[in-house]
Amino acid sequence: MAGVFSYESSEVDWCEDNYKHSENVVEYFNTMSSFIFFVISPIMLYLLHPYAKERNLAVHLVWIMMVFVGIFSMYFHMTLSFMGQMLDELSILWVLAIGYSLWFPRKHFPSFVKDRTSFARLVLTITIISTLSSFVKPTANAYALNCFAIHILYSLFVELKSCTDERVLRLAWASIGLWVLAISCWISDRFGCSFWQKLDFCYLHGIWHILIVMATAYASTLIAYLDASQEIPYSLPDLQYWPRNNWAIGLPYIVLKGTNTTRKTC
Ligand SMILES: CCCCCCCC/C=C\CCCCCCCC(=O)N[C@@H](CO)[C@H](O)/C=C/CCCCCCCCCCCCC
Ligand SMILES: [Ca+2]
Ligand SMILES: [Zn+2]
Repeated sequence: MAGVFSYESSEVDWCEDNYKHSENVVEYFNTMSSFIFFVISPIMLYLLHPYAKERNLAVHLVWIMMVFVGIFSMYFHMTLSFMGQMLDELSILWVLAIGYSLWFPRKHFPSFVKDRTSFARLVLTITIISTLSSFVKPTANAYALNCFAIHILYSLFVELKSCTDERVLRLAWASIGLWVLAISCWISDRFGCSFWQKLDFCYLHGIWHILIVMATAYASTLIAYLDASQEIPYSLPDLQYWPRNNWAIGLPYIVLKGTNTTRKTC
């Protein structure tokens, strides 16, 4: 049992050289880059609070769980232990489960599901089964998790096919662009390590951490905005960027322009 906590007990080892900067931290840059989770999560919790208050406070679970993903990611890269790998991957699975339960469009629910509560129960059941199955072939977990991004991309494509709103489309393209950059780094670190070692640049997995957190901030805000437009249209949701709306780079969030003024009564 103690073996699962041992350093390097995971079968996964990223391109970064082990113990290069510290004898206690296996992958130093990969560990430190996970700090981005602790920077972005509190900001997103703060920015999404008005939307969460109006829609459902459970929305906050997404970014609260992202803090745990950050903790487990740090622990995993610090030790490369089997326990670290499983905690890292299972926390991502549970963030996805929360996201699907909250935001998967009602109109695409399977016909036997009558409301969002039943849908959330179905997601919970599938997630518990997936959690148990993840121990069968742990090296396959990361690939399975990455497939969810493909499904999210497909769902966004279906939702935005007929959208002409410039701000929404801009956010969609930014989310997709960030994800493409992120997954290119992840794949390149996984499969192109000998090439990157020749260039003495083995930091792509750390860069992936930064890009995937940004992609999650962008894509989850877009999905939450589409959800708000359908579920709480009376609150007149709109998109803005923090810290300045007119800056090219910023964190997207939802403002509710109609709360308390135009709320429907029936
Ligand atoms: C209608 C559905 C709405 C769901 C929205 C919720 C989206 C957020 C989901 C997940 C958060 C991703 C957190 C990534 C943490 C990375 C930690 C890490 O690096 N782990 C690696 C090991 O250190 C491991 O190998 C990585 C495994 C793969 C993770 C795949 C995550 C899927 C990301 C989905 C992002 C959405 C982007 C959408 C693009 C338009
Ligand atoms: Ca390594
Ligand atoms: Zn990682």
